Amino acid sequence: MQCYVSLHPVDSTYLLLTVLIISTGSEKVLFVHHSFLHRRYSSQNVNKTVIVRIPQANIYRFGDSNIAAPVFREVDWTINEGESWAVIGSGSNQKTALLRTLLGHLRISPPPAPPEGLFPFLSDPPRDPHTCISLVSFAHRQHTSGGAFYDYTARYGAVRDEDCITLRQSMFGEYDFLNIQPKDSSRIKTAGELAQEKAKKDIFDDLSARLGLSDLLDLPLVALSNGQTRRARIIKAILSQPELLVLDEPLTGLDLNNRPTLLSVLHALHSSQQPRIIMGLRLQDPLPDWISHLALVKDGKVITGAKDEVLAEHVAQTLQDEQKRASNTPRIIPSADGKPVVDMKNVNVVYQQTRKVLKSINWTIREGERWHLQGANGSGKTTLLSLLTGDHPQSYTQIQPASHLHLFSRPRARISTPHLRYLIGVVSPELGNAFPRRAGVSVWEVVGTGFDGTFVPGGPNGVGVGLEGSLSDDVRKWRVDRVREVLSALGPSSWKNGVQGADEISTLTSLDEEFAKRDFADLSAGEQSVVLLMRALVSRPQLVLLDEVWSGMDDAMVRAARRYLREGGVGHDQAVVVISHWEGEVPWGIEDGLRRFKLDEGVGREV
Ligand SMILES: Nc1ncnc2c1ncn2[C@@H]1O[C@H](COP(=O)(O)OP(=O)(O)OP(=O)(O)O)[C@@H](O)[C@H]1O
Repeated sequence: MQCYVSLHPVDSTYLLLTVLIISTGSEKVLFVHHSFLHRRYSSQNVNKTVIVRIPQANIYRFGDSNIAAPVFREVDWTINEGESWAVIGSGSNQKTALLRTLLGHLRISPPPAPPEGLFPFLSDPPRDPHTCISLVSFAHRQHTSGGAFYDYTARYGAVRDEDCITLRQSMFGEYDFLNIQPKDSSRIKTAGELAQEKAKKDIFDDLSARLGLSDLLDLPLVALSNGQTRRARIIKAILSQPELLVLDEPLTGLDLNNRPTLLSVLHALHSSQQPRIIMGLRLQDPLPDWISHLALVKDGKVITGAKDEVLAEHVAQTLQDEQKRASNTPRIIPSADGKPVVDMKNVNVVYQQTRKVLKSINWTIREGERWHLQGANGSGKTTLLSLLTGDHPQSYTQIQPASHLHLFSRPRARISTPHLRYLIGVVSPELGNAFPRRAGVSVWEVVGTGFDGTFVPGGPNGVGVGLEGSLSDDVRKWRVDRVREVLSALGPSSWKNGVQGADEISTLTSLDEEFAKRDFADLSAGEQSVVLLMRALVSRPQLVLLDEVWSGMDDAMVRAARRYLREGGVGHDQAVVVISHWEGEVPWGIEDGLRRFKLDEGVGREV
């Protein structure tokens, strides 16, 4: 018996052909079977099948009774087959909460009535939502894997055995799909299993080519950049073949070129219901043309309807409110002759002797300057940042005199890593994910770790012990005052009651006092991001690196933080580098003296 299986893309679905040849003596019998890899709905079904139904219900956190304040009030939301929905909101936390309701993470009261339940389309034949609905979230993570700090800089050095798993291996857990061999070689796979694997592999090849990952399949997973990892996570979710895929902020961290490609892939998948897709987007994200309906999350309410209606009636008003509240603030006049904080000459980073990730970078950053570091996913921004922080082993190996990396006017090798952590304030997705969330560590203590750039609180008053291991009374008092200043400028009273500027810093309000005592681990993702920003700024470091700084923050937090940064939160003697794919996210503009450094496949220049 011989079996041949092949897969053909047809429109945006896949046709699976199975050919079975059975030889009986001199005769050969041929069986041909074709099927679509996923079920396709006939056009008659469109608009009749209900995908999601929440009828007039309140939504609560688990553990809260019905007399508690609901997270959302009187939600009436129906998604029909054929519609394309995005959930948008000014507060990232509320948008994420609504999406997580679809995964059963919040309680709907009264619950949608059986047998249809929350997902009527899964009721006939009955299917388990746990296996049919997937969520991939790119919104900021609130939890790490444990209470300890993990070393996110491992990717820059020699890759350890346990980190060696490649992108290709990570996609196909149990089996090696290249050779189509089961790990348990004593078991022979059935023709059906082989056909399914082949089909998955073809989808994988197709999607990784379309999303620009084909050349990276054999790289260790830890070597992938943020944007590359995000695209890989989406492919992995698609390979698990959910019926409904919920993507929270899929555009976050993607560069301008990758955004339309990803959106068109998602559109094709959604049109073929393989899987259906619901996206969570930030208010400032561009809405794809193919989105037909919106759920706008605003002040505990969910406003649903056709895209144009929701846009015309509600979003325009929300954006106008935002603009009204935006402040006109003084401009930075950078000093042209500030001392160099960073000086790079012909700096290179090369992996495996041939993979050149940074090529002859020349860049000088001076006191008082504001820079926007730009570049597509994988162009080398995070790698460049890791040279500035001294985390990259190749920060030591720039060969003099042809090349050098000077930090704070000294060769990098002549300045210790703890000293660099003391001199540089950093916010980055890597640091945000890795920062320990230990029970019992307060907001105050986390902010206090910023003085010495450590990850574990220490010292009297929780403000560290300095490089020498002890602090004079004056320095400790200055540190305590600084923690109070940043708490006052960026604490909850600045986002809840209106924004305070750096010059209004005085005593802490009771709201900020309470906030300072809270466990960092118990804060929302947005609150944690604000606290990590306070940590980066508290010591008034000479160099501030802000990589995806607004991640997870809601609009009020972003407004408070932007204003603080512009109005004295960083001074004329401090240099700032902002990394963002969105020009509008940089707190300063060209008119403020902002300069731009752009990386293009490892080559850098001022633009
Ligand atoms: N250890 C490594 N071995 C081989 N290649 C690596 C290694 N570490 C990083 N790279 C590659 O270096 C390139 C630059 O990665 P980097 O994280 O600096 O990009 P990025 O500009 O920050 O991207 P993003 O916008 O997606 O965050 C990527 O193509 C990545 O795959």
